[in-house]
Amino acid sequence: MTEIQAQSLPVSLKGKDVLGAARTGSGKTLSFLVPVLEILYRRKWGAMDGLGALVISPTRELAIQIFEVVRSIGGFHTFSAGLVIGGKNLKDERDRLARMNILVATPGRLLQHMDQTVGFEADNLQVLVLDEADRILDMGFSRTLSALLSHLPKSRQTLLFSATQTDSVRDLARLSLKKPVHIGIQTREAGTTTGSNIAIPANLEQHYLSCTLDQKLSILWGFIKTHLQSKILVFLSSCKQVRFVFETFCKMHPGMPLLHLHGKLKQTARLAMYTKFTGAKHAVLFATDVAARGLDFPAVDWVVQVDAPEDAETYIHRVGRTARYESKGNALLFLMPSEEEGMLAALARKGIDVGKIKAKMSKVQSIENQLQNLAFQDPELKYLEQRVGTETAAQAFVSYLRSIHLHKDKSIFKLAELPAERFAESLGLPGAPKIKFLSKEVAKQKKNKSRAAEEAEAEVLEEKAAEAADSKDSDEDGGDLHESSDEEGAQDDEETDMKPAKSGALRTKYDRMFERKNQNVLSEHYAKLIDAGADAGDEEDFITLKRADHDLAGLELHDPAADVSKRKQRMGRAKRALMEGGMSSKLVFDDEGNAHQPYEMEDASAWMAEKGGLAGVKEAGQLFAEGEKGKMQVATVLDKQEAREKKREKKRKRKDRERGEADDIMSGTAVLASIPDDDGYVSPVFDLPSGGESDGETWTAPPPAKRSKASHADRQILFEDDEELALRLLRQR
Ligand SMILES: Nc1ncnc2c1ncn2[C@@H]1O[C@H](COP(=O)(O)OP(=O)(O)OP(=O)(O)O)[C@@H](O)[C@H]1O
Repeated sequence: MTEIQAQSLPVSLKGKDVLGAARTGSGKTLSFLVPVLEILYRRKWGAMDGLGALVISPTRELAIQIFEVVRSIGGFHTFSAGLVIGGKNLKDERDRLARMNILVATPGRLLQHMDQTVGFEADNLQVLVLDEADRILDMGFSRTLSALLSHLPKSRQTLLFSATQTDSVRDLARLSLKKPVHIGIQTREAGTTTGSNIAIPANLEQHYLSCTLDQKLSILWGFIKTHLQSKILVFLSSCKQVRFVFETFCKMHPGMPLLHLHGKLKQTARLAMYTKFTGAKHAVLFATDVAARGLDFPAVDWVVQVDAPEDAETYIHRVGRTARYESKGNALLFLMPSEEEGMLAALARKGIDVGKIKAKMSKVQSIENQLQNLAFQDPELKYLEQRVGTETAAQAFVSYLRSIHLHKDKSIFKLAELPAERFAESLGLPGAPKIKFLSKEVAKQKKNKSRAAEEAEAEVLEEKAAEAADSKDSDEDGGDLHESSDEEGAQDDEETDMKPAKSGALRTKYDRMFERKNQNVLSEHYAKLIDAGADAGDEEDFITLKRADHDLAGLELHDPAADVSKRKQRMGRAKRALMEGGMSSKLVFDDEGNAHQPYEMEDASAWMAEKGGLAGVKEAGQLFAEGEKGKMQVATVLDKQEAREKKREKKRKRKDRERGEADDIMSGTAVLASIPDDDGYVSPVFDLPSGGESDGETWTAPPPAKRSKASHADRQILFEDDEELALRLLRQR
């Protein structure tokens, strides 16, 4: 028996609530499944007693895995057990739910049944298990979980298990457990910190290597080629990254089976990958964090984190896929120079010490050219076009940067410091796609830097002036000053040196990409990237070409007017007409040829007489002033309209972008935005064909709040009012 089992079983079998934490692979599953079966057995639970135990798991794979353990250890019991994981036919599940004694479920689908399925009652529930509770919360299920808890009887026993303890888990424990016994956790009240080194398996060897972003894929390739007799799990930060690396490495034939697992795979494919990797002796599985928690792949030799984990908890879960139970394992973390200090400090705070190793660069062979060659083999179909099942380097590029942009800990993940151009080249791209958030970040950094530099310079100048006064030690400060400016100068030189060298160097296929037969493909593709038109999807909207100055044959010039909405164009025309009408276009020239307003050239007394004396002039002045006031009002109204329009457009774009980002985050984890219901998977208990019901785990954008509809209508009315007013004022003129 493992430690957590030995400590928790006596407590849970007595019917007490348990808050359990133990390192990954230490046997937590049995720590809660044994009491589930034992308690129901002792209470003589029968077919007619309904739901007796409920196990909630964050992901479908984990739920299936737990269900398999229930089947294998519960074979001699007569309980009926079922699996409710979404992506299946709701109606078929409904028919069988009422007869289940034990259910293993993911939260969303379960709540759907609790809300909608007649006859599905949990009033009699004896034991509730929350496995990987922190992950359930991380995935945004906290509201679902609260709703679920409200459906369950208070008299139940609750067992909550996780490999890491976070504040949100403690909050959940406060909400869902009654006087829990803490197993494997020191409480804060006892004056000690929680979640320390306990989570790391003792048999795990941990290493990290420092490398630049553009070296990552070459090092990974080298690592795989030198570990062909191993079982390797590779973590990347997004589905698109996983797909891109998987697809390109497959084409490069490393000499061992390659697999991939991420949230955008169909359920059948996910399950197939999971099963294949479980059974494989030697294989590489490229995965997102969907594979980070709970999954019990046997005999994984290496966990390689090519993209750094978001935080120390994720690190613990990822490396926990190896060195499980009593087996040994190795973990390798790639850290970029900008991440090194922050990530090592974050790990150290959890008591995790990772040793530095160096990649044998002699064995690392750059795969940049191979990636570029792949781009050339069939760029139109395989590389540049976005087709289902094919990932482009540009998408991988954008999604990686986006993941860095979204990571919370900015002391570790510094977007502006990433070598975007080099990274793009390393993926085989002909230059970095321009990404709006990246440009903004860089601009922000530059601004901060230049402000800091200005301040520093001012400080130094002040000091220098003071020092010049007493002419002491000026060399030292001056030296520093020179040193830093020299450095900058050196950098500049390097940059300017590089450019001619580059253009003068032998041209590769990559360089010729812009000049030869693929020009049309490229120009079309890049024109698409530039043209973030109304029809473009999130991704296109997101990417614009930075190097738009390439002289590409066939690249039609983009008409900026096409980007302007008809309403805006109309407004612009009206404003122009107004301005033209408002400004006197008649000028009178004097003898020297200088232009003058007509009134400047008139004889003042004659003009006064013409207007009927002083009173007439005053009246004319008033009329003129009123006319100008009217014009100003019209201009103000139009300006306001334009500003409002701009604001709305900006908001719409932001929302589109956020929706795109949310999709990617969700698909980076186990929350599936795109898994269709019909995936053909047959549940061990439920025979679940496809159905149109919404998937409990499917993330959908929340419907727009009623208030926003109303405010939109209000804004519409305001807008129409403004237009009406503008027209009226124009007519008055
Ligand atoms: N008492 C035991 N004797 C032998 N093997 C065990 C025992 N308990 C668990 N195991 C095995 O150890 C492995 C890890 O167990 P389990 O998946 O429950 O770990 P875990 O603590 O839930 O890990 P994670 O935190 O990653 O979810 C499994 O393959 C399981 O079969």
